[in-house]
Amino acid sequence: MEKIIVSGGNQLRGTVKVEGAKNAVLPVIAASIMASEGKSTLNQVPDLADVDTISEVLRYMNINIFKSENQLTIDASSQLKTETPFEYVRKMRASVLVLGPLLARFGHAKVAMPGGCAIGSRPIDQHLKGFEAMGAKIHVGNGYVEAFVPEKLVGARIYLDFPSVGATENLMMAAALAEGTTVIENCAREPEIVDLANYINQMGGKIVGAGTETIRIEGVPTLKGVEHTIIPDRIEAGTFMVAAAMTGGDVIVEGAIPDHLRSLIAKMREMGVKIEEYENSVRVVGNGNLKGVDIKTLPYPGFPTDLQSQFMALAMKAKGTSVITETVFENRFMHVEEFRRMNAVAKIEGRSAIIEGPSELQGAEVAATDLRAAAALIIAGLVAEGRTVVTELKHLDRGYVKFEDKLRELGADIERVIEESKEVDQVVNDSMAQSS
Ligand SMILES: CC(=O)N[C@H]1[C@@H](OP(=O)(O)OP(=O)(O)OC[C@H]2O[C@@H](n3ccc(=O)[nH]c3=O)[C@H](O)[C@@H]2O)O[C@H](CO)[C@@H](O)[C@@H]1O
Ligand SMILES: C=C(OP(=O)(O)O)C(=O)O
Repeated sequence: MEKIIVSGGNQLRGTVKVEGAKNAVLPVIAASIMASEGKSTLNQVPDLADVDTISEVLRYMNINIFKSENQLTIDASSQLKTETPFEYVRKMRASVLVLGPLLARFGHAKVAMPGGCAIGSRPIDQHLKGFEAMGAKIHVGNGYVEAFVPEKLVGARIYLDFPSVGATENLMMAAALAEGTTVIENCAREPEIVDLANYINQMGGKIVGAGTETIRIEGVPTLKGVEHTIIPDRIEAGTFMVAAAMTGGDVIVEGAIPDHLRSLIAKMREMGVKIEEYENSVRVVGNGNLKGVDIKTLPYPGFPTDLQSQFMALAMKAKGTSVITETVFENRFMHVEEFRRMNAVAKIEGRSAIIEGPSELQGAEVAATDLRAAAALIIAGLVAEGRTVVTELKHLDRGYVKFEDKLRELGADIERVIEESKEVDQVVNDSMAQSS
């Protein structure tokens, strides 16, 4: 078992560089399935477990995919298998993003149904409703969803009940190779949607309106492989911004696009954090005198649910009450219990977590419950007294590249240990005893 051990007390200082966005690269890799001629070359691909998982999905389908440093080369030009087994979907729900591309190109797709996870039940009804509107027949059974279309998908007008990121992406991909025009209304407006539309347009697609509530797609007969650079990860950037502010440090986050981080920047400023904006970076200067604020997670450009737990860690160091309301996922407060183990004063009331600060956080042994909770617990450890030991790192590694190394370079006292011997356990236990 691997653990991250962090000793609190050091301020973060220096420069940290963010990677390409996980939530942009996954749909872009899925869209590459639609390139029936030529190779796709993707740059700024983060070295993440999720990228390995989706690469395995593509390999299973007979796609040639080659990774070198931060570049992926994908050749999907041959006849492909149109199935994705449960083992891949179980590891990563974004595997369902292959449905749209496969259905559009081959008229068939069979993918294991994603189950719920620690943050909610996560159904895909909006994806399926859109495919049906485009003429697909859907069969759900034996743990799989299977979609067929006798000839080609046909363009349709689709209204999403909720601006789902995954449904917008899956339907935009399916529509790119459908016959005629598709209009998706009430769609998601995240920067990752825009990145995907730009990629598909470079491949020969005809998409307008990405980044607004209505996307219009003219189907084209074929798409080809092209070169594309993935946008920077706004969630990773936001995580370092919060970490810098928590420790009262001074950090430049290189690659952060301020326009992608408006809601976070506004809320951090409201708390009293000084933020300087540049074209492709931000500088965060902490302040020992933070004040509590309220946030409500919403689809973009609202406050991102993927920064909710990290922001909660920051709220724990702010003076006064912060009310953090989660509206995107039904159950994304599992970290509250772990924060309480670190002496946070926090309670859940319905869809809100109420934080009373500032808390004197104490190091404890805590378990990551999801990817962002992992990061949040680690950054809480940066300001806790004594040592915090964070387990369940498989969540962290899905979405952060060398998180602990980047924090260490900024001055944190942090290390990852692999529990192979009793000795490591002893060191952890001794230090836990010292800090309690
Ligand atoms: C790989 C990726 O990009 N993941 C992101 C994506 O996830 P994902 O694409 O799964 O998120 P969605 O926007 O689809 O889901 C948001 C909400 O809508 C519900 N819903 C969604 C689809 C559907 O058919 N029916 C339905 O009820 C979900 O259960 C959830 O409560 O957007 C989320 C919301 O910003 C982020 O937290 C995830 O990091
Ligand atoms: C919830 C997340 O990802 P996924 O949709 O891949 O589970 C996330 O990135 O925080």
